[in-house]
Amino acid sequence: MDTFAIPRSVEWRETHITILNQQKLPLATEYIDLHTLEDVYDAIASLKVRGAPAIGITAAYGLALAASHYKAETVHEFHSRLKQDRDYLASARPTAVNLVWALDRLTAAAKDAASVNEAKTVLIHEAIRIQIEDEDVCRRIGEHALSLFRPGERVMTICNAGSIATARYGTALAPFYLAKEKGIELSVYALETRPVLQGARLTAWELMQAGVDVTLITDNMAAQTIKAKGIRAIIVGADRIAQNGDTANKIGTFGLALLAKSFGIPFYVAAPLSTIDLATKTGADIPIEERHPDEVTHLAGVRVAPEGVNVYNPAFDVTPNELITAIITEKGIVRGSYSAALPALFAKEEQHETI
Ligand SMILES: CSC[C@@H](O)[C@@H](O)C(=O)COP(=O)(O)O
Repeated sequence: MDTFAIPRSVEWRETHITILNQQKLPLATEYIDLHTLEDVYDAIASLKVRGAPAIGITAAYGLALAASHYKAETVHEFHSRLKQDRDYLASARPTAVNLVWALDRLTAAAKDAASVNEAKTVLIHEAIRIQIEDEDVCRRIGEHALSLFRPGERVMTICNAGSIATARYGTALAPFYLAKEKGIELSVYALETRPVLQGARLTAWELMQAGVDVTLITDNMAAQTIKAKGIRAIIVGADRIAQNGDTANKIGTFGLALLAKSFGIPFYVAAPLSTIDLATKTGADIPIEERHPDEVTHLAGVRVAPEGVNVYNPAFDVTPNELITAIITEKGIVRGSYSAALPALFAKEEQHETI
């Protein structure tokens, strides 16, 4: 089956970057060309491209593209300009660690370049490598995650941790694409994910494109749906996983983890190693992005709340590690004891057994 009727979220075009405009989905499949660092910053900050791995890939291409135009005469001059641009792009969104992970991977790759031209080439190659690797990583996450589900099960998810949030396949949605490829029936219950509706607009759309059975609910229907529809598990993506396993993901994830505990069903986080930030020790250290009040007071551009109302609009929440049944990575499935097990993953070859 060709699962990937689903368009790619990001494409490198040598002179520019083309992204799928995720703000416009599902009503329009629109592509935008990004030519400058400011274009890339704006695309990330305004959620035209979103999802932790896709943000990282776009930023990497953005930095490589900007650097390709530097007129620097010395490698030293090149690197000081690169650092400025790296810092600018890194500030586009604070929570998803894949953004700084990708930018830092690029700057590290170019560090020892002997000439300005060599540094420019290295940056482009490294950005391409990040995208290629992410596709493979997501597929491996999907294989591991699929081993946790039985045919016919109903699984709940929030936000969009799907193909368009990554290079391909997604993280939390990857097992559903692989199940489809293997002829295994799984049903997905997708929360709409207020305020900006990544679940309704993106997850429902991309799963339907691939022929995966998906049912859309509003966020406040989760408990009733788990009970009435016999949901067997919840699986979500991540924007940053601290060393102790505390996980930042789309606002509403923490509530789902509490529901999972209350109903006695597993709560899984699916994410690549690039989302695990060992420098962040616990969830308390994860910066939580707060976005514009208009996202809450308006729905699809239409005001739904009184002018002047106070608004709190955190884009993410942190699920404490004790509520997470397992973290599914490309190197295998980790259950509990995250403080020791997550650092160990970085040293390990890919494994197929649960640790
Ligand atoms: C594979 S994407 C993982 C996460 O980035 C995803 O679950 C999420 O929370 C995205 O938030 P968004 O604000 O849409 O970028």
